[in-house]
Amino acid sequence: MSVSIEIRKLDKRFVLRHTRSIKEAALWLVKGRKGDLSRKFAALDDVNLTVQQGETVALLGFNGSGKSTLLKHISGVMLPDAGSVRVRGRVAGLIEVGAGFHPDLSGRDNVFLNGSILGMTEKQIRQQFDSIVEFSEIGEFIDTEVRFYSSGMYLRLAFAVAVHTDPDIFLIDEILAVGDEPFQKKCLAKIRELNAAGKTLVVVSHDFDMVSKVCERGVVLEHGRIVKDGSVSEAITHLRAV
Ligand SMILES: Nc1ncnc2c1ncn2[C@@H]1O[C@H](COP(=O)(O)OP(=O)(O)OP(=O)(O)O)[C@@H](O)[C@H]1O
Repeated sequence: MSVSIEIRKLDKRFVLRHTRSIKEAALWLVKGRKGDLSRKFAALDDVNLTVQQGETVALLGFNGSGKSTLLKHISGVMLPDAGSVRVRGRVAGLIEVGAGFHPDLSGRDNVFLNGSILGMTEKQIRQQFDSIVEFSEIGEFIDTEVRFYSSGMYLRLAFAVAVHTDPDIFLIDEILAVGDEPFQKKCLAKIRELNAAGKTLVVVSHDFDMVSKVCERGVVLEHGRIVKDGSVSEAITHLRAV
């Protein structure tokens, strides 16, 4: 088995307070601009995580614990302040519905836009186009501008494109929740299929039932630190006991 994701000593800090009074700013200037005016906090604090190829990992934790931030570092849309994130192979998935979509373009054009952002060539997208549209069940709305899509329709098209990119690592953040039940079932079946084909899966969710069905390993975050790493049932028990 080979390593799929390797995260070492990952730190990410965000600004806690963006605004300050004129008095504070003046004092800061008078004192020779010493110190940092904007207070920061650690969204991720010394995170170490190794995921083997083919593993199914649930990132769990309460609101604001750093799950989505960690997922964004794995996808590469966010860069660490310190430490390293290494991934092997192509990463795709659903992190934010609508990301990589242009509202003024049709669903059809967005398939090409999103597919190319995810690393597909125009030829590959053309070859997969019918299958993408069929999976999304968008039907005749494929030529409608996506700003008129419902959130579920966005999800359908985004998920359909993502699974057709032949990813090695598939990331999913909560958003499956906006899909209706039949589509969620279809997505879960597709996710299992990807995993059976040896793909790595990382899921962020508060839906314990769903993650128990798809993931074997559970990693619990608390204030940006990993506090539990074990089987998904151990991780859920840990969270329920808090
Ligand atoms: N771009 C950003 N700028 C500033 N703060 C941010 C940014 N992104 C996230 N944060 C903060 O980092 C912390 C962790 O956020 P994150 O979205 O990773 O949490 P989460 O565990 O996914 O939460 P939830 O379960 O509510 O989705 C939160 O306090 C959040 O406000």
